[in-house]
Amino acid sequence: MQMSTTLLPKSVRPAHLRVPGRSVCCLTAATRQPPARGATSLRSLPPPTTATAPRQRLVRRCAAAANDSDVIDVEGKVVDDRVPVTIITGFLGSGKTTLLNQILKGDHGHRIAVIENEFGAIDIDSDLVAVEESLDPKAEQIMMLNNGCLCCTVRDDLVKMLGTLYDRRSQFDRIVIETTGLAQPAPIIQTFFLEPSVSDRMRLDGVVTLVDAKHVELHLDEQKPEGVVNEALEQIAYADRVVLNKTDLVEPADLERLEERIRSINSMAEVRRAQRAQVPLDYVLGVGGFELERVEEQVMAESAHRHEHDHKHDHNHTGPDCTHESHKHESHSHDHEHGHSHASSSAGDKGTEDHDCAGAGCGHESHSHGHGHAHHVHDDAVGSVSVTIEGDMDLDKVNYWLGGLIEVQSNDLYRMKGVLAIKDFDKRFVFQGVHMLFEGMPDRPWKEGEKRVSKMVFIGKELDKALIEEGFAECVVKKQ
Ligand SMILES: Nc1nc2c(ncn2[C@@H]2O[C@H](COP(=O)(O)OP(=O)(O)OP(=O)(O)O)[C@@H](O)[C@H]2O)c(=O)[nH]1
Repeated sequence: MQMSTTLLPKSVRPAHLRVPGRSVCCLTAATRQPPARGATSLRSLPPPTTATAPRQRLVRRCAAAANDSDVIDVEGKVVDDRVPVTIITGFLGSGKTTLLNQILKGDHGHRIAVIENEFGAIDIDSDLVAVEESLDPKAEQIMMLNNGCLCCTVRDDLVKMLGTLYDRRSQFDRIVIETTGLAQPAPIIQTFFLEPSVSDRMRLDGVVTLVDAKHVELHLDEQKPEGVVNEALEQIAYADRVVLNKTDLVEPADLERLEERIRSINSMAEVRRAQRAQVPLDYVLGVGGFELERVEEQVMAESAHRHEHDHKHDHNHTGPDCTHESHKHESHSHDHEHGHSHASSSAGDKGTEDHDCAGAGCGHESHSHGHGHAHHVHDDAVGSVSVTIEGDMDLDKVNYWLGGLIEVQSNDLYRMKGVLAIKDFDKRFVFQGVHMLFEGMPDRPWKEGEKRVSKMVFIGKELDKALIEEGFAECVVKKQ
């Protein structure tokens, strides 16, 4: 069955799709309304059966990833020959440059161009010239410096730099961008989807976030004024891969706790411990973090991380001296049910630990004991919510619900990925999104006897897990 009546925009002509069957939906800034927190709720939207407006809006705002010059391989498949780009982010002093140096010194044969983003009033063009002059023509790497902070100065700077770099395409085969420690990843990421001059020629391969094991908690715990972003939190939330660096400076127990906290913020990212940012090259390059083709493995990996976590926590806290340090998760009063897990969801592993703090002396500070009673040790408003449900989904309802969710919570919805079982479709549908950017396509066929299960993972700020669960459940086709 064709997907043209579904999440795919009708306006996308197949000949223009970069990958057959793929669509890119872009809810542009011009049409974007800032979410009215609290006032706007998905519940308050008209019921899906009576309103198709959100879906239509989704479709109308879709932009094709059109490129007439797509390369076709011998089997007739479209080859993605765009330059892969890796973003290295992480708080000040976390080890970004150390990682970059590792990459550049590595004996891997990749020719890597680097965009290093530093503060300071350096003129881009003259700096480029200076760099060019210093380049050995046979050198494998090109170093460019930018002025200003990528996330604060307009994206135009980055677009311009990428364009200039692209003119020397023959000199390199991938790009690495090192952001400043205070950069927010979102505008940089979005540049690769929103700017046609960039998205036609370059693809975002992955976001690698360096975490300073010694100091990260200080940064994560820092209370920011209303509306001010906690960069350390966001950098973890957007990551495809996390390098938990400087492990030599902390105790093993600290690392356990840190890993759990990182996973509670971002349950989809892989986390690897390191000293001096020493990680295998393929951990940071060739990640495919934004490839629809890899959504399934990433979504399933999320489950594996969660099960691993649940397994670790499958024990009791009954002793009077229980002071289990490693459970210091932020808890939302609405979703933290202690002592049982919800069968179909997790919220950054917050509130799903299957254990019991029955002892009077249990020093477990961060769990709420019963409804509405929460001990806030961390205030990681940023976290992950995953929902899994068996049975077929009603496509119209999914369109309506997801469209509404993206529209209402786009600012707070950082990344999302999912695999869906759509009624009457023999193929799975995979999608991924960043804020209001949304892209999806039919994936492989469901196998004979395979359970038709849909799963979505959302990473964002103050996500309402109960509301997401409820909306997702309402999309399931009701048995007659
Ligand atoms: N002890 C220890 N020091 C490290 C490790 N990794 C990096 N460093 C040191 O930490 C300092 C900061 O590392 P950088 O790589 O410059 O960090 P950065 O994130 O690029 O820093 P900014 O550019 O200031 O944001 C340097 O002195 C590094 O040598 C590590 O695993 N352990």
